[in-house]
Amino acid sequence: MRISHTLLNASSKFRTVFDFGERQVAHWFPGHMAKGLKQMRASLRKVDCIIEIHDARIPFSGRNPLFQENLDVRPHLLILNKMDLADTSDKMSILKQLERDGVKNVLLTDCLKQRDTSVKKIIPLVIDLIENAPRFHREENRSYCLMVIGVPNVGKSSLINAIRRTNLKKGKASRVGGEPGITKAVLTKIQVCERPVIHLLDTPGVLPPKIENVETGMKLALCGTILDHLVGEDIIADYLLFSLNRLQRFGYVERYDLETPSDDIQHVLKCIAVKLGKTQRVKAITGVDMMENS
Ligand SMILES: Nc1nc2c(ncn2[C@@H]2O[C@H](COP(=O)(O)OP(=O)(O)OP(=O)(O)O)[C@@H](O)[C@H]2O)c(=O)[nH]1
Repeated sequence: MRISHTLLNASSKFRTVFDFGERQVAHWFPGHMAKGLKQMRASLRKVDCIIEIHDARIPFSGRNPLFQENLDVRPHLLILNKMDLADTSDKMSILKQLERDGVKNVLLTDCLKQRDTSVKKIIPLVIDLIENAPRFHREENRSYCLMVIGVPNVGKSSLINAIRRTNLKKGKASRVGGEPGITKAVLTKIQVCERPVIHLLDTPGVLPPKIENVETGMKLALCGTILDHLVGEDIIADYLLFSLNRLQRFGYVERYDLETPSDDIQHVLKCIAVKLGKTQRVKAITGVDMMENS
C-alpha cells in the first residue's frame, strides 16, 4: 500500500484547490489588510523597533515579504510563537538557517504559558537592539515605540497581552481569538512598560497578497492563518495527513485505532469519528425505496 503521496502528486492535487483558495484570499486581502499595510508603512518612521511574530511550526515559510522591505532600516526581532505546538528539538539548526537568511535576533515563545521566561527577555532585548542601533540618539526620559507585525493568527495580540502582564502586571489590552482576522483596528497604541516608557502598536495580521507556492499556502492554511473554509476543511485535513505520512509520523494510527497508515483521508476521518463517538445514524436509501418514491 502507498503510504504517502510524492510531493509532485501533492502539488498537482493541491494546486487546483489552492488556486481557488488563493483567489478567495486575494478577495480577503483588499479590506482591512490593505488598509492596515498602508497605515503601517506610513507609521514606520515613528517606530524604534519592529517585532515580527510568526508561527514556530513554519519558521521558514509564509512570512510576509512586504514586511521584509523595511527590516533593514529598523532594528528587528523575530519571535517564533506557539513553540508549545512546534517540534523545537533541533532549535539550533532553525536559528542557524534563519541567520543564513539574514535574521539574527530570534526568540521562541509560548505566550499562553504563565511566566514564560522567553517573554521576560523581550523588552530587555528590544531596548538593547534600539540603543545599539547606528542611528540611535540618547535623550533624557526617552520613550520607545515598537510595531508588532505578522501574518494573521500567529499570536500578536496574545503576545502583547503577555508582555504587558509581565512588565506592567496589567491585564488584557488586545482582543484574542482562535480565527484569523480578529485584530482589524489599525495601529492601536498600548503601553507595555513603565521604565523606560514603551508603547506597542498592534496591527492587523497581513498575508502576502500573492502566496509563493502551493506548499507555503497549505502550511499557512494548516496553521490557521487563512480562514479554513476559504481553502476547504477537507483539503486542509488531507494535507495534514500527507505531511504526517511524509514525515513518517504515524502516531495517528494507534491513536485512532487504524490498522495501518493510510493516505485516504475519508477512511482516516471515518476512523476518527468512530473513535470519538461522533457518528450519526442515517437511513440508507435502497433501490426499492427509490423506485417506490419515484
Ligand atoms: N498553543 C498556543 N496558542 C497560542 C499561542 N499564542 C496565541 N495562541 C492562540 O492563537 C490564537 C490567535 O491568537 P491572537 O493573539 O488572536 O493572534 P493574532 O496574531 O493577534 O491574530 P489576528 O487578529 O488574526 O492578527 C488564539 O486562539 C490564541 O489563544 C501560543 O503561544 N501557543
